[in-house]
Parts: sequence; C-alpha cells; structure tokens
Amino acid sequence: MKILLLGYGKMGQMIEKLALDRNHSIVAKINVDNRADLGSLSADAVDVAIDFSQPSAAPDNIKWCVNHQIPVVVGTTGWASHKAEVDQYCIDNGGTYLVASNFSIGVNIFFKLNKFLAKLMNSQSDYEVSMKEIHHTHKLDAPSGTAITLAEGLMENIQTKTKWVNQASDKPEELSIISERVDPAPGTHSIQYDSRIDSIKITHTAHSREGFAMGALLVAEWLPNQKGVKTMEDFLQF
Ligand SMILES: NC(=O)C1=CN([C@@H]2O[C@H](COP(=O)(O)OP(=O)(O)OC[C@H]3O[C@@H](n4cnc5c(N)ncnc54)[C@H](O)[C@@H]3O)[C@@H](O)[C@H]2O)C=CC1
Ligand SMILES: O=C(O)C1=N[C@H](C(=O)O)C[C@H](O)C1
Repeated sequence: MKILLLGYGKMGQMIEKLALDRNHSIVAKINVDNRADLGSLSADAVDVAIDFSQPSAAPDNIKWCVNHQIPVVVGTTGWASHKAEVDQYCIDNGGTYLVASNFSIGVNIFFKLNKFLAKLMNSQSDYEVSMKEIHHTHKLDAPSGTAITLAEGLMENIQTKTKWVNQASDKPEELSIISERVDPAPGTHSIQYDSRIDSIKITHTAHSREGFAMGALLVAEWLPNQKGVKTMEDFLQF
C-alpha cells in the first residue's frame, strides 16, 4: 500500500519501520514544519493515511483526508471534544476514518477484561476503584486516551461512578485517574479495587511502541475497503 504519514515523530517513525518490513511504501512524511507539502501531494498517490500527530492537529488532518477521499487511521489522542463534529463531517462528505485511543491488541483485550471485572465489582460496595496511567514526559495530554477509554468502560458497569477526574478524589461518584510522567514509559495502565480486607489490581504494560504501531498498520491495511466512521471493534470483531 501507498501510505501517507501525518505526524513523523516517535509513532510515525515506528510505523514507517514496520510498514517497509511489510513491503508498503511511504509516499510522504508530514510534520508540523512541512505540512505545506500536502498541497503538492496527489490524492491518487495515497491508498491510506495514518495520523499520529498532536491533539490540536488531528481534526484538521482528518478533514483534509476526507476532502481528498483518503481513508485515514487516527491514533492521535486528546481531541475528544471535537470528535462528534469530525464524525459528522466525515459522514456528510462521504469519508472513511477510524480513531482508536490504543491500537495494541493487548490493550484491546485489556479493555474487555476491564469491563468484565467492573461488572463483577458493581455489587461489591466494600471496594473503592481507582486508575493510574504512566507515560513518558513528552506526552502532551493527560489523562491518556487509553485511560479515558478504560474509565468509560468501567463507568458503563459500575453504577456509583458517573464521572472521571484526573486527580485523587474521595467523592463516591468520581473515578480518580492519576497520571504519572516518567521516561521512558511507553504506556502503563492499571485499575485497582481496594477494600479493608484486600486489593484487586489489573495492569497492562507496553514494553515498546511496536504493539501500537503494528495494530495501526493492520487497521490501515483493512480500512480502504470500508466506508464511514469505523471503530476498533469493527476491525477486531471481538
Ligand atoms: N492510539 C494509539 O495506539 C497511540 C496513540 N498515540 C498518540 O499519538 C500521538 C503522537 O504520539 P507520538 O508519536 O509519541 O508524538 P510525537 O510528539 O513524537 O510526534 C508527533 C508528531 O506530530 C507532528 N505534528 C504536529 N502537528 C502536526 C500537523 N498539524 N500535521 C502533521 N504532523 C504534525 C510533530 O511535528 C511530531 O513530529 C499522541 O497524541 C499520542 O497520544 C501514541 C501511541 C499509541
Ligand atoms: O502518548 C503516548 O505515548 C500514548 N498515547 C496513547 C494514549 O493517550 O492512550 C496510547 C498509548 O498509551 C501511548
């Protein structure tokens, strides 16, 4: 496939490596300082775009792809407040895009494990639940997109929790997400249930960015045969 990289930082460079290993070609590597190069790019030269840029950039990058009828895989997090508008723009203009807070297969299994455990714990009022996410010091957003997805899955199944906060909290309705920034942390997420008697904790730890990049690349191979706003659940079918 002919791939356009929107964002050529830590993730873009990892995706390039894996894409070339899978005999794909990279038609352009766009960063903040050469975004003007998009103007000279022929849409016919691109089969799919992959956006791992930054929160302030993703919505406009997606709209550019929609306008040029290029399906786009979006890994960039931190722009959830714009998602409804971007979804509608994609639908209104016949585009195709998929955004996921985390493309690693392991984390998507962890998403399911989180919901399963939350269902079991909903009736266990002696436990207090909290979350922690650990990432590298260059990360722009907090809490992580993955942590927000985990929080949403947990709150679907634990009736007492109605909002998440990115700080410690003793309010029963608030789910606390603590964000820690330390290098080189590619991404660690944990959910912990504590009672006077015992504690239950589940954790996913990424050892590198390879799982995120491979997941995004596999979605990029699948997306061009799809239409509209797609989800990781559409791709994984589990
Ligand atoms: N969904 C997932 O599985 C994962 C998501 N991410 C997310 O991906 C994003 C990027 O992460 P990293 O690669 O670590 O960041 P990074 O900071 O290493 O790279 C981002 C790149 O985007 C470029 N950029 C900024 N504005 C741009 C624009 N308007 N158009 C094109 N490029 C632009 C920057 O020049 C930079 O090189 C973050 O939002 C992060 O949360 C990261 C890993 C996995
Ligand atoms: O910025 C990162 O590095 C990561 N961001 C994503 C997120 O915000 O969840 C995914 C992964 O945790 C790495």
